[in-house]
Amino acid sequence: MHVDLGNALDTTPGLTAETLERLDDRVADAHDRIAAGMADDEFGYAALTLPETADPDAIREATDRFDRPEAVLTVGIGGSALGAATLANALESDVDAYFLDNVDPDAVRSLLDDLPLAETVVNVVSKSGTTAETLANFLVVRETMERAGVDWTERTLVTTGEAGNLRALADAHDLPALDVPDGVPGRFSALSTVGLAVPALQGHDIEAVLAGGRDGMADLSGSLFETPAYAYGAATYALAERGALTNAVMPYAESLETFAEWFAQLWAESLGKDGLGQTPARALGATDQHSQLQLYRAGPPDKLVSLIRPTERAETAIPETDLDGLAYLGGSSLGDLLDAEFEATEASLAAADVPNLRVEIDRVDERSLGELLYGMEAACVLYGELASVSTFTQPAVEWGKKAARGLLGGGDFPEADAVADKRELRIDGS
Ligand SMILES: O=P(O)(O)OC[C@H]1O[C@](O)(CO)[C@@H](O)[C@@H]1O
Repeated sequence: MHVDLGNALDTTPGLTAETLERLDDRVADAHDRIAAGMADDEFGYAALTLPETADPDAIREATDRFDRPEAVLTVGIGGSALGAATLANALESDVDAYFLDNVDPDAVRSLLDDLPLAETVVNVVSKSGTTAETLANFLVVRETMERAGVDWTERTLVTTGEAGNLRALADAHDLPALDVPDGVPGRFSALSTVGLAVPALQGHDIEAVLAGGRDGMADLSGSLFETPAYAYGAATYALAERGALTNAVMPYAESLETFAEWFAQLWAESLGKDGLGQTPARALGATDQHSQLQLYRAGPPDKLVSLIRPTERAETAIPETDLDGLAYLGGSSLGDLLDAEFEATEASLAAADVPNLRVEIDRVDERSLGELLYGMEAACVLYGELASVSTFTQPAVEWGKKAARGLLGGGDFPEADAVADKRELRIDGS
């Protein structure tokens, strides 16, 4: 992973070389804290040792029982789905990967109607084992398989914590079960059983993913000038301190679109604390040059743009053409066009004084993806240290869970009562 901070210098908001030099002293202290937490396997910091502590053999032992399925259906939500989805949607495989990470009845029914259930592995993932969406979806999937005459106990892999509903289910039915790593919040678990079972089932090189994570781990140092992940974390923090409260993450590769969704949870759930944080906006290059770029360039000076790309791409030539004004495209390639648009967007933001950071990976393969995931996790941890927030908890998400549970009769929660007190000012359509 390579990071270029050049287009965040003297922008609005912006950094200076002096800012970064001063910040580097705080980065050194933050790194010492991070390194100590890693060494002591402390809650949260343990995530940054996963490239060394994850056990690919245990993952393969569980997944090899399912002989080359046609499809893998992951039932999970948030960090229990997004890491695996990032890898599955970035890498090509003849084993299709699907994700049920919402409880939209139309979407669930439509997917289940299309799946070859007898040739599908159901990968149900929940660290807590109590997440309503995941357990509700699993119950629907299980009933659908039963009605189709498919023995769900032969098609189900469980990844969960030491106790809870899914652990009990796995024990009761002798299901293959993987352990969610201790001390790792879900959004930091991509480089573990949680994120690697799907790519293993798809035939991808999960050892290479972990090797990429080790590449990122080896880069950790006491200076942002020697560690790309820390450069990104420190620059995004310092820009937020100066008013860049939105971070528009804009990968110039369709294969990295889900990565932006994974990043959004990592960034928002880790850093949105005590009135602080930086809103991750998901964008895609070049598509959003014809959409959100107008706001990024000419809207309020309250954001930065993270431009992400692989430096090696597959090539698709653009045929010669005599179309009026488009002859210049002929003989070029789609990759050349996409890279030209990346660099043009980067320059257009700089010309408008909008801070933008360049993040590059060598190519979209297992090792580079492992390094990118690890790098952004380390960047997030560093940002949290600099901002002095509780990076590894997510208390604010619990209120809504209790309200929804109370509305469904799952307990007596004052949060559910508050729903009834909703203020109304309706304007009804015809
Ligand atoms: O793996 P679990 O326990 O089902 O949690 C799923 C997701 O829900 C959250 O706990 C938030 O509610 C996320 O942090 C987590 O990734």
